[in-house]
Amino acid sequence: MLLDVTDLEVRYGRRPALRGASLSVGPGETVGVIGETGSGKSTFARAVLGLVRPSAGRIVVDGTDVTRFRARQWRALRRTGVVQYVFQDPLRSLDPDLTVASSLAEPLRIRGVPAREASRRAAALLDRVGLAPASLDRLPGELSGGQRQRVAVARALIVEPRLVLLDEPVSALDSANRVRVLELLKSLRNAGTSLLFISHDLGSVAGVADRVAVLYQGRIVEQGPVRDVIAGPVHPYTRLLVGSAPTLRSAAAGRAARASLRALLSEGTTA
Ligand SMILES: Nc1ncnc2c1ncn2[C@@H]1O[C@H](COP(=O)(O)OP(=O)(O)OP(=O)(O)O)[C@@H](O)[C@H]1O
Repeated sequence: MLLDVTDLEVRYGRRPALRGASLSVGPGETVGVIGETGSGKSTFARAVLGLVRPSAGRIVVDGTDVTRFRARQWRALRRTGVVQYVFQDPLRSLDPDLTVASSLAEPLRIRGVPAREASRRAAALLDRVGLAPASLDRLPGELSGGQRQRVAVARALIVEPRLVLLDEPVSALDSANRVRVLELLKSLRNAGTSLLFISHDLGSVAGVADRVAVLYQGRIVEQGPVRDVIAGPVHPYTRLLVGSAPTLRSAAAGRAARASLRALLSEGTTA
């Protein structure tokens, strides 16, 4: 497992924000975490990144128990680049005074990669996230929100992490940019990168994730393959979520219908 979280509890003062949340992400898997505002999604992400300390439970990242890690150990783990993150607001992950080229090359330069090699890898990655080479010389402020978010994703990927944690990566984007970034996440998943995709929007997660976990009042109340959760939600909150997005059911049904049609068609061509 790349990430194995068991019975995680986090308190702010006396108030629990997470009350025993368990979730794992396997190699090459994309797991969505959905929940309403205040359900503990960001707290979950912060705990996995070592930014808040759990009061109980266990967090194992790529085989290492990090639950009681001290700041120095977290810094060492972050330097390995095994887990990278992308936040809702790409301006938080990008230095406004650095061009895209410098922003992408910086994590490699810090790890001792020579300048020419770092630039070459930055340019190659830009292509992978669907941005034109001309973007390399731009500052974040000269890009659209969607372009900026794709740069933030590229920056997270440049150190070849095993797990990328995305906290509401499309919530701040308009619908066209949202679709583009979701397509990018799908292509990462298809290329075998493990993703933990946190969102309040089941619709965004449904198209990308293999599995989905529903966080409600600090507990994961339901999890399973996306298709199963949408087709047969068990917890009342999940039912509410699915019920308020009727297009999801019909999209799932449409996909199933298309899949059986494709199966029939391929049988026809091989017969
Ligand atoms: N630094 C903090 N100090 C005190 N309470 C906090 C702090 N951060 C979050 N909380 C509380 O913990 C609970 C969970 O917050 P969290 O930000 O994890 O939820 P969320 O699901 O990410 O919400 P949103 O979708 O609005 O970002 C909320 O009740 C919130 O008010």
